[in-house]
Amino acid sequence: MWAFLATPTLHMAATSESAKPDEEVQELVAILDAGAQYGKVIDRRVRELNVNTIIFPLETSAEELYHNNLKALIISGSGNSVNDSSPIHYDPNIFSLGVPILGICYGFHTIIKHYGGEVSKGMMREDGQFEVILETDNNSLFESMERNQQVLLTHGDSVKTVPDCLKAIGWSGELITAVHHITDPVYGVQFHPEVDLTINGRQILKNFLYQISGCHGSYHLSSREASCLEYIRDKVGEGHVLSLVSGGVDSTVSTALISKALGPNKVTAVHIDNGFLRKNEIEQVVASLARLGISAQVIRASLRFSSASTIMNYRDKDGSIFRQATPLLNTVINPEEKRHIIGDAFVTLASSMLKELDSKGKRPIFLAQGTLRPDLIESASSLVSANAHVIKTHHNDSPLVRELRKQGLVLEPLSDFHKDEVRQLGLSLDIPESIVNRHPFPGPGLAIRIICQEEAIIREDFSTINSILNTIATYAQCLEKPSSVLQFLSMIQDCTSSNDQAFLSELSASLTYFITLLPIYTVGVQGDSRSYSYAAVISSDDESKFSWKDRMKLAKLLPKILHTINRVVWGFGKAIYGPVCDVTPTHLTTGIIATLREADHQAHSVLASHGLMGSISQMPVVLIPIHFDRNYQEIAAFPSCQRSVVLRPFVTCDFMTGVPAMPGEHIPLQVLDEMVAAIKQVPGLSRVLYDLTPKPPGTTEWE
Ligand SMILES: Nc1ncnc2c1ncn2[C@@H]1O[C@H](COP(=O)(O)OP(=O)(O)OP(=O)(O)O)[C@@H](O)[C@H]1O
Ligand SMILES: O=c1[nH]c(=O)c2[nH+]cn([C@@H]3O[C@H](COP(=O)(O)O)[C@@H](O)[C@H]3O)c2[nH]1
Ligand SMILES: NC(=O)CC[C@H](N)C(=O)O
Ligand SMILES: [Mg+2]
Repeated sequence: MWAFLATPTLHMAATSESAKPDEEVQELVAILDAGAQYGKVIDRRVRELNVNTIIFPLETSAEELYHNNLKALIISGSGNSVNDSSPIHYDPNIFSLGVPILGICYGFHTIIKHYGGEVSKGMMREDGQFEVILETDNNSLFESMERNQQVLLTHGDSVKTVPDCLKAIGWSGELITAVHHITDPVYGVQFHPEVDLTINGRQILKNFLYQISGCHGSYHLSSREASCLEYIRDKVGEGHVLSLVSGGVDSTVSTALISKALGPNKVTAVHIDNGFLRKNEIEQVVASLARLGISAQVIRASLRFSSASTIMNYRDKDGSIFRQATPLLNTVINPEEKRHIIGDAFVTLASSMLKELDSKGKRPIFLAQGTLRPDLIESASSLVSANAHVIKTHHNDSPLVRELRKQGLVLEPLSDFHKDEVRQLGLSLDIPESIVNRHPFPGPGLAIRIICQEEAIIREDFSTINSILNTIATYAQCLEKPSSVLQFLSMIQDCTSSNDQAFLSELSASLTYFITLLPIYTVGVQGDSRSYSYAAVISSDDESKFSWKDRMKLAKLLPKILHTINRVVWGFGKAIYGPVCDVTPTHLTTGIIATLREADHQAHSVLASHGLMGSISQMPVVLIPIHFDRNYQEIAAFPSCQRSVVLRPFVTCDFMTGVPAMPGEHIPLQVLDEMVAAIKQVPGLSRVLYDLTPKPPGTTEWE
C-alpha cells in the first residue's frame, strides 16, 4: 500500500533543526504522542539515528498519517491509562496502514488492547531501572543483543493477557515486558528504549528503524547554532531583548547566542536576586557573565518575592475549577503554589522592566529566557504535548509567562534543547568549560528545597505502612514466625519477584536495619504522571555491614511494594528507633532559608575542594522539617524544633531520568563523611540523610 503513496508533505517540523536530505524522498517516522514525558526524547533518538521525525497527537486520523508517507509509527507513553473511563482516542485504522508500529509503555498497552488482550492495574508497579529478559532469537527488534538487559520501566498498568496474534518476547520477573505480532510488523515494549537508563535502547530503536522499517538513514542534523541565530534574528528584527540571566548554563548560552545574533547593544541582561540564591551566588554570576562580555544588571527583589502571591486555579471537591489568591510566599506550604507565585513574581518584575525599556523607546521588546525542553514538558505546556500531565510547574512556564508567549513576546531559542545539547552548543560558542559545566540551579532556588509544613501528614494508612515497612526490614524473621504478619507477607510477595524476596530474606538475616515512614510529602514522577507522596528512611547500627549497593537495591524495592512511597533516603548515624509522627513547623522565612543556604554551602565546598563537581550532575541539598532522635514518651515536653538535611547527589545526562550518585564510586566515602560532618556544624540541624531514589519514581528536586 505504501509503495503507491505520493511525495510526503512536511507541514510540521518537529524541531527547529532543518533537514538536509541526501535523497529526494525523505524517510519520515511519526511519533504519536499520548502525553509522554519522553516524547521529545524519542524524537531526538530517532533523529540521531539519521531518520527524520514528525510528532502528531495520538488522536491523529489514519488518513492524515497516510498522506505523510511514513516509514513507521511510534506510539509514546502517557500519564493516562488505557483503562481510563474516557481513554485518549486513537484511530484503530492506524493498524491497517501496513506500516511498522512500535508501542512504548502506554503505546504497548494500546497495542495489547487493540488486538483483544487485557491490561490491568495489579499489585505490581515498576518505576526505575530493572533487569528484563528478552527473546533475542528469531526476533528483529532485539537482534544483536544479550538476553539480560537493564531497562527503564515506569508503569502501574501491566499486561495481563496476550491475544493469540501477539507473542510475548520479553519478561520482567513474571510480567510481560515486550510483544510482537506473529504476522505484522507490530511491536510493543513496556520499557522505554528512548532514555539513557535503558542501556541498549539505541540498539532497539536502530533495529526497529533499520531492520523492521527498512530505513536507510538519509537524514542529517544540520547546525543548530545557525538555525538558532536565524530564529533570533527573524523574531526580533529591529527590536530589543530583555534577557533574564540566572548565571546557570541555559540562560548564559541563550544570552550569548542572542548577543551573537543581534549584537550586545540590543540586549539588556538582568539577574534577579529573589532571596533564594546560593551563598555568594550573585558575585559569582556577575563575574562569570563579565568574562563573556555580558554586563548583567542585578535587581535585588528578595522582599518582593517573600511577600508575593498570585491567582491560581483550584479544584472543588466536585471537581469544578475556581480561581483564588494563593497565600503569601513566606507562609505557603503547597509546592505548586510556591512555583506559581515565584514564576509569576519573576514575570511581574520583568514586565515592569519591559515597560521601562519601552518608555526609553526601545521597542518592540522581547523577554528572553533559557527555557529548555524538560521545563516545558514537566510543566505540561501545550507547546510540547496535548496530553502530558503537570509534574511540576517550572517557574519559567508559569501562567503569566504563557500569557506573554501568546502575545509573541517571549524569546526562547533553546526551548527544543536538552541540557547536554545546550552544553555542546555552549562549547561551540567558546563559552569556558567552567561555565558550561556548572551544576544547574533551579530558578525558584532554595525555595523548592525547603519542605514547608505546619503539621505532620498522617493519613489513616500511616501506621499500616509503618507495619509493612517493619515486615520488610525483618523479612527473614517474619517468614519464620508469620502468624501475626500473614497479610503483609502476602502483599510483599504479590508485589515482588522471587529474586527480590530472596534479597530481602538474606539482607534481614545478615544485619539489623529499620525503615521509618516520614510524615512529609515530596514530588515524584511515576508512570509519566505526578506523584506527591511519602518519603521513608532506612537506618542501621550495622552501617559497616550494609553496602551502599544493597541500600540502593532496598530503596528501589520500597516504592514497588508501597506505591504511596515515592522517595527513600538513608539516615547517617545510628539507627532510628520508633515512628516519626511530628514535624517542626516550617515556612520560607529568612532564618530557615539561611540555615539551608549554609548547609548547601558547606556540602558544595567539600565537594569542590576535592575536585568532584564534575563527577556528579547536580546536588540539591534539601531541608526537611524532621527532628529525629527524640524520646517519644516525652514528646509533649520536648516539641520538635530542629530540621534535617538531605543530600541529593544525582547522575544524569538530560535530567529526564537519572540515578542517585553511588557513594564509593561517584563520591569517595571519606568525602561523604566530610560533607556530613561539615553540615552538622550548622546550628539547628538534627540529622543528615542521603537520597537513594532514582528518577523515576523521584524527581531530581524534592518539590
Ligand atoms: N535569578 C534569576 N534571575 C534572572 N533570571 C532567572 C533567574 N533564575 C532563573 N532565571 C530564568 O529562568 C530560566 C530557567 O532557569 P533554569 O535554571 O532552567 O536555567 P538556567 O538557570 O539558565 O540554567 P541551569 O539549568 O544551569 O540552572 C533561566 O534560563 C533564566 O532565563
Ligand atoms: O529553572 C528551573 N525552574 C524550575 O522551576 C525548576 N524545577 C526544576 N528545575 C531543574 O530541572 C532539572 C530537572 O528537575 P526535576 O527532575 O526535579 O524535575 C533539575 O536540574 C532541576 O534543578 C528547574 N529549573
Ligand atoms: N509510562 C507510561 O506510559 C505509563 C502508562 C500508564 N500511565 C501506567 O502507569 O501504566
Ligand atoms: Mg538555573
